[in-house]
Amino acid sequence: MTPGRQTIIYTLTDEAPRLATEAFLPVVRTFTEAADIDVTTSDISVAARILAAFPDRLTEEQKVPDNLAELGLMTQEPGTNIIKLPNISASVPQLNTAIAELQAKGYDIPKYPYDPQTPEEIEVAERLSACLGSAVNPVLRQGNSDRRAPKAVKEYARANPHSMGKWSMASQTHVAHMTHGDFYAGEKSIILDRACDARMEVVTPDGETHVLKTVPLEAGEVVDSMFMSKKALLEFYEEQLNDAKETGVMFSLHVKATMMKVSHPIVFGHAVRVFYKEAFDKHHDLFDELGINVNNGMVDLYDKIETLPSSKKEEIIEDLHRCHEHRPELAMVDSARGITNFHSPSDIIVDASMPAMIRIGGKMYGADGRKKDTKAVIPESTFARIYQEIINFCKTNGSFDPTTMGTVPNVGLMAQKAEEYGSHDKTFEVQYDGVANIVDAATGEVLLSQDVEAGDIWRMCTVKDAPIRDWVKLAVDRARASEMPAVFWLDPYRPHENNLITLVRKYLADHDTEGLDIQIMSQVRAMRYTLERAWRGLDTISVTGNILRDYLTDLFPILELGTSAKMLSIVPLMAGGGLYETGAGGSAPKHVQQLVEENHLRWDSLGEFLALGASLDDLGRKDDNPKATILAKTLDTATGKLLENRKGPSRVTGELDNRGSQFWLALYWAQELAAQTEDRDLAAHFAPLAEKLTADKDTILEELLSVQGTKVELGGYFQPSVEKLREAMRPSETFNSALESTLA
Ligand SMILES: NC(=O)C1=CN([C@@H]2O[C@H](COP(=O)(O)OP(=O)(O)OC[C@H]3O[C@@H](n4cnc5c(N)ncnc54)[C@H](OP(=O)(O)O)[C@@H]3O)[C@@H](O)[C@H]2O)C=CC1
Ligand SMILES: O=C(O)CCC(=O)C(=O)O
Ligand SMILES: [Mg+2]
Repeated sequence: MTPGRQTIIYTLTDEAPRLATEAFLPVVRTFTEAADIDVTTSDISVAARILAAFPDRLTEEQKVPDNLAELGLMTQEPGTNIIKLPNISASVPQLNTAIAELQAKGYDIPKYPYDPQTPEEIEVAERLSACLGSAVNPVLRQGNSDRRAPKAVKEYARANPHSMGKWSMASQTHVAHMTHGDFYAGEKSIILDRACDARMEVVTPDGETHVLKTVPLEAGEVVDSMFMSKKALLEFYEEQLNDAKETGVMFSLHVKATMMKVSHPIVFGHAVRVFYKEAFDKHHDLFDELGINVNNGMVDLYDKIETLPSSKKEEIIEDLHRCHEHRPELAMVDSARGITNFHSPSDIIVDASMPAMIRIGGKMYGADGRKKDTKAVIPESTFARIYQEIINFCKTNGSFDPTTMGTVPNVGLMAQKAEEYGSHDKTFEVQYDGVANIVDAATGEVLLSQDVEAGDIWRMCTVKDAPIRDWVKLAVDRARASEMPAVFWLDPYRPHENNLITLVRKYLADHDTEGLDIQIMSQVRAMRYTLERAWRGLDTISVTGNILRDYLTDLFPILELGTSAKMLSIVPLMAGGGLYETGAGGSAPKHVQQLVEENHLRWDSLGEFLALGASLDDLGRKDDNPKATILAKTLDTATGKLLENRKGPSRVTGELDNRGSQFWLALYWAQELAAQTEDRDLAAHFAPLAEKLTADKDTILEELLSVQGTKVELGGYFQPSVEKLREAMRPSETFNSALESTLA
């Protein structure tokens, strides 16, 4: 960072976005330098986060700073401007694979211990837990969420519709969720009338009190207590497995074990153990001895039985196969590679997996590679019902038509670890039958109380008052700016949301809502209302809590645009800065596979282009940097041109890929800058680049294309070699030198 200059902090993450950024950063720097903007990077990849957790085990050269903690602090400063790419929210198997790669590279990092017992193991588990699941986003998202399809993107999708599968009235596909004993069923909620330290404790029938945690809470915080009954969950799975078998549909499970990193692996593991009940009963002791934990997926079992003599291993595999005989067919994640829905919880992330199923007409792939109807099991009913509502709609009306359907932007409550997504440090697998209390530690007053049994999952979720006010304001601002109706998806029958309804009504009164159409509806009604409007080509803002923010910002973009990668995704930080996310999806592991095998990267950086535009616009407005404003405007036009001329990456090897698409962006951007008349210095500065890229277009595209079709070696998956990355992602010398000569 140079004093007196503005700075964009660009995150370096994992998988496909990490690859794309390697190519894109030199482009970004070439342009931002002309507006005196520094671009610094911050490596928050899962590998970097693991290394940052163990400075005491690393040599001086190996040590890395705790970038995430630093960025977290910076979100509290008004001048902060961060571009955040999707990162891996690691499951245990992913974490251990990353650690194995680091170990092989000479880093003394321990594996995640199964069942930690010794103080040393407990400490290792604690440090590594901080790298597990969704560990980055909740730290950086110190603001609420504004996700939408920019006009040009929506228009492009209307003119160039993606494929949609057909829905049939006869489809057997449906959502199965619990109807009792889940988090929704027994939820309790209060708006706290004081600040206090709240103790979570379980009191057993013999009067013993087991304290689980004490947390500070603020006055005005909405505090919920809810639990999922293990007994009810196991019964539910058994019923659903039998029903799927009888009715001949596949069985698929959809959870969010990355975000809900304590509760959903448990929910996932129970499904696997019920499915393979006989095999797990027979080999119970051996599985325990081996430390098999299918909360991490069947991959954990298959890995660990590798150490057994082959006859024992074969016996186990046969017993597992035998279970399949009386169970329904399992949906596959990758039928070509034999990977089932139970392989790893990080393969079945509900926000991406359900929309993919809905988009292709309510089908998932079977083991034979054919598309079939499925029972989509989403145990927790709170939000599962919205998916059944859209399934009902599609069965009645047919598939949505991307050429005519309206758009559904989202304003999501997210700041300061709001609601369920901030609850993992207050989520417990209960060890005793008893009463689970949340108690004001100072007075002993029981604030919320639940009857629980051993094995139940109990959690406290909270949302602070300031984020709720900010969310309501953001909703009003977006409704005003977009002239769209805004619907708060809040269910009065759910205690938490009923409390939110009270607060939303109260805070709406602080704003001028004259002429705005703002309504509050339960989730199922809101879904129906929004779908009916979208069907007729009408737009509706969804204003939701944190989980629906996540679900809807994949669901609607995938139907409207074919992917959530094309979303503008802004987090106006409550302290005044801006966090610009790139799209609403993840880090697309399949894309890396294709690059490594065929040197073609189908990742679309459009989300990154949009994020950069918003980031530059912010720098222009907030700190009076007119050059940044011109960069933002011209980037916006260049992005529009890129869409218009269909220069996005193709999925097919041998055609334009991510690198080629970035070249087109650079060309259009330089041309726009050279052509604008607001700032003659900028025009003169970029004219030679525009000329050079225009003249050398064919050479550059040929250089970029000629490398495709062969294998690429990146020197690592989680921690690729920087040199190899650069070599792979910047194969056009002509393009590279054009950028360099502009910077010089
Ligand atoms: N913001 C964040 O940090 C997020 C991180 N994640 C993490 O990402 C990983 C993968 O998550 P998963 O749920 O599988 O979802 P992804 O969103 O990564 O992938 C689903 C599919 O969406 C398509 N896709 C996504 N982004 C792009 C893009 N930029 N260009 C083109 N296509 C795109 C791809 O389809 P196709 O294969 O057909 O090309 C991809 O396979 C996990 O580790 C998860 O934890 C997930 C969500 C958000
Ligand atoms: O942090 C994560 O793991 C996922 C985030 C996500 O899916 C989202 O915000 O849409
Ligand atoms: Mg999501």
